Amino acid sequence: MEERKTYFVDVILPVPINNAFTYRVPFEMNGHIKTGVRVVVPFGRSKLQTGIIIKIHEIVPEGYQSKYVEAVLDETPIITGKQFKLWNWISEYYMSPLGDVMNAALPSNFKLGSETKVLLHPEFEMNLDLLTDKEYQVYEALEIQKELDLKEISDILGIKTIQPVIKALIEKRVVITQEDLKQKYTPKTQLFVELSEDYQSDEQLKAIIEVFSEDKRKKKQLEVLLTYIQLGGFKQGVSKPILRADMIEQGVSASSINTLDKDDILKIRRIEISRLESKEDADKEFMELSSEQQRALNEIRESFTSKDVTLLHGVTGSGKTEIYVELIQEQLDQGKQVLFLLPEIALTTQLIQRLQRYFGDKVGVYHSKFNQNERVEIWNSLLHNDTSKFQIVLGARSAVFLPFRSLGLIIVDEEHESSFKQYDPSPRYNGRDTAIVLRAFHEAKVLLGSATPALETYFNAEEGKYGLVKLDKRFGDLQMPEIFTANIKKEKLQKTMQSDFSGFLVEHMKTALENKEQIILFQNRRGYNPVWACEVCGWNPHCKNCDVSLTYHKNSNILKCHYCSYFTPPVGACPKCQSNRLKMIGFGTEKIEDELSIILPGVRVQRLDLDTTRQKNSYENILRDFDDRKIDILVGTQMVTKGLDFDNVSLVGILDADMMLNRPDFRAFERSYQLMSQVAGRSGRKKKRGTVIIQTYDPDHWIIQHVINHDYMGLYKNELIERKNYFYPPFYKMINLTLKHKDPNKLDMMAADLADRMKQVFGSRVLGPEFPVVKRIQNSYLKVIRLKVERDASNKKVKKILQKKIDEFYSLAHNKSVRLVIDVDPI
Ligand SMILES: Nc1ncnc2c1ncn2[C@@H]1O[C@H](COP(=O)(O)OP(=O)(O)OP(=O)(O)O)[C@@H](O)[C@H]1O
Ligand SMILES: [Zn+2]
Repeated sequence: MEERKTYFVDVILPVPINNAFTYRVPFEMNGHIKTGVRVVVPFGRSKLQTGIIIKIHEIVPEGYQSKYVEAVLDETPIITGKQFKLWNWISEYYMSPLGDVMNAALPSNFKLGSETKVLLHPEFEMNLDLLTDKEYQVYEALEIQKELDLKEISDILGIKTIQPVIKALIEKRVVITQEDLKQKYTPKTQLFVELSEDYQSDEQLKAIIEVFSEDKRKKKQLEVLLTYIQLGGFKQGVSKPILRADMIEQGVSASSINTLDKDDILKIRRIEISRLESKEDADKEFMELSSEQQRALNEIRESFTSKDVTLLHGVTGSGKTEIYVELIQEQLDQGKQVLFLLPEIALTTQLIQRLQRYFGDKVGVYHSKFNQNERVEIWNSLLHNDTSKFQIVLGARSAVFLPFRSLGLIIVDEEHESSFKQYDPSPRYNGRDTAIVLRAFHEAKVLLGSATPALETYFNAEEGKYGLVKLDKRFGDLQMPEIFTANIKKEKLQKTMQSDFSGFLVEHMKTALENKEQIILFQNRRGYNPVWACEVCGWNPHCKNCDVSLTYHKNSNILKCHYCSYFTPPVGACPKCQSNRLKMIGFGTEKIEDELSIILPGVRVQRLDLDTTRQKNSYENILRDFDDRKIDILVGTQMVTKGLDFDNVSLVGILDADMMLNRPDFRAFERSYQLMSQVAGRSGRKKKRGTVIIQTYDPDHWIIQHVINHDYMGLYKNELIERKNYFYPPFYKMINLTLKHKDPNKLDMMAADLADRMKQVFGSRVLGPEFPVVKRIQNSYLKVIRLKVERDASNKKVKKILQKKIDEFYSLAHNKSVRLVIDVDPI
């Protein structure tokens, strides 16, 4: 940048506003500004904010005096052009402010805000000799002042680019940000010593030892090196990190280790203990593919020559993972990166282990809930194109935000899972769909994998938009599990029920336990909305306009449809069997656990749900115990349905199929099919054919019949007709607008106003406003307006018009107090 020119920069700030903000660049900063670097700028009343420069220009803003950039935080950009393109797409497509997208995208350590305060690290143990002058200055100031914000540090140092200094101080563990200090989980790390790269060969090591041996002043350093080798730090040409504490125990001094670190002979590094443990044996050979797997692999390769996205529809236990492994290896051989997306990382420990066994250190795990350090490490190594590490990133949806340089393949496993969608906070993006957009920026390929594909995905495959490859058989020619129903209605009449368990299921459980086999019981807890149903025949009231069941609203004592606002008072007697035993149904995993201990005394039961897995690693521990057969019966929510692979499970029980089927949601049938098939798929994966028992009032329900027959295509074809008839995806795209306000009367008026404006342009495509299932959250009332647009309509146009209507609505002063949540492609 030219010295005396006046530049302006457009900056995105972490605030929910759609536009970037323009700031003036002081002359002395001209040399430092670049797109993609962070800057500190004034925002609002005497407040500072950190944002990212997205544009540099010389256009003087009109109508207001622009403020000056206060400080530049980075020397080099922290995001790439491709990332920024993705941010823009998400912002536009999901109608979400760019600032929100930025917030979701950056690992929290990057979000050094203006309010960020830096403190001395409580475990500070570094030798001060290792600090540069600038770093030392900050350290000194903190000794006196306890905490500093970014502006203060900038003032102390008399420079504007303070980020490198702070970054180095954080890495050296001299300082810590207040946020990090507050964060409950700090990974357990320790200082390790390792040979620096230049000395990682026999010759170089020998040479330096010779040099040291001849120089008396180097006696101590020589001692350190020999101790390091003695402790196994260098074997057969491979260097290994050795605990610094172990070396000191052997009698070498910390300061001589520091000297070698300074001379770049040894390096002191902080390493997370758990990571070292898990990544040891990365030399396992791939399994030999069966001929079916080989055929599928060939077909996927073939498909990728003409299609960018391919669906691998492979039944549960068909061995999809081994096919992924082959495809990943192909990418590594070409020096390309692979992104492996999973619905929920915490739930997929088994897969992490499988991939790390094959690919070791090349696999990085990226997830917002744990491993903050590894997150930043992965980000940086991708950003700086360091191909020696993390060529494979295993992540939940937020991994789409990483700075990939040469992505070759994205695998989206269990692509049908609703947890790929983020609901709160904005951006409400779907990780699978975003991955497909990301693909285009890299000219990569996407493989979607599932035993029960989302209807939308299968539709795309059928239409030829995606390639389609099938695996119809389980690996090892095992048969698909045999599925039975237990008729609760009948058993209740015959009085063979034992509280929530059918006699049929209890018998099978006993047999399995006698055979020393294990059992998984599944109870869907998401159906906490009370469903009114007949205890005798299982009848439940349905909407007369829509194909959904009505939900009971206790407060107003009505039964209501959540799609068309139809409602009716609860009936006194069941219209089907005339009984008057109508009640709300629902039972949870906890109750089941208690009951099991009475029905099957002595049995070892473990619950796997949100309550039992709150603690870090508890999920892993439970699964390990189950694998080690320390648990006989695993009772769980959706968590037990996903991707688990145990070889001794012979029986799966689905305790309440009706609750899933009766959810007031147009996806209820699709989801029920997916959940039941997935959990059924956990049975009999290795040795012999498994058994599944579905407890239900309605064994003839067509969804249950399709599950029994493993008939995905039947489900797909039938459900597609319903979707078409009732204007749902994949034929229509949906956008939900939820308005929130403390005052229900005002909310009514405002919601009606916005809906009317929308109806002016979209006509009958606008439904509502109506109350959602939960109509008051945190003292705010909610109302929903739904927009359904034909699938071939232009996304951009629709959103532009919608945004215009929203802007019009908000331009009126009396509407400003209402909050609006926009959910594009709701799930
Ligand atoms: N080529 C192979 N050689 C030996 N074992 C295999 C092979 N392929 C798969 N398996 C084994 O078969 C079992 C099922 O494979 P995998 O877990 O990959 O199935 P999947 O298709 O991912 O199923 P799901 O959709 O249910 O998760 C695993 O225990 C796996 O180790
Ligand atoms: Zn209805």
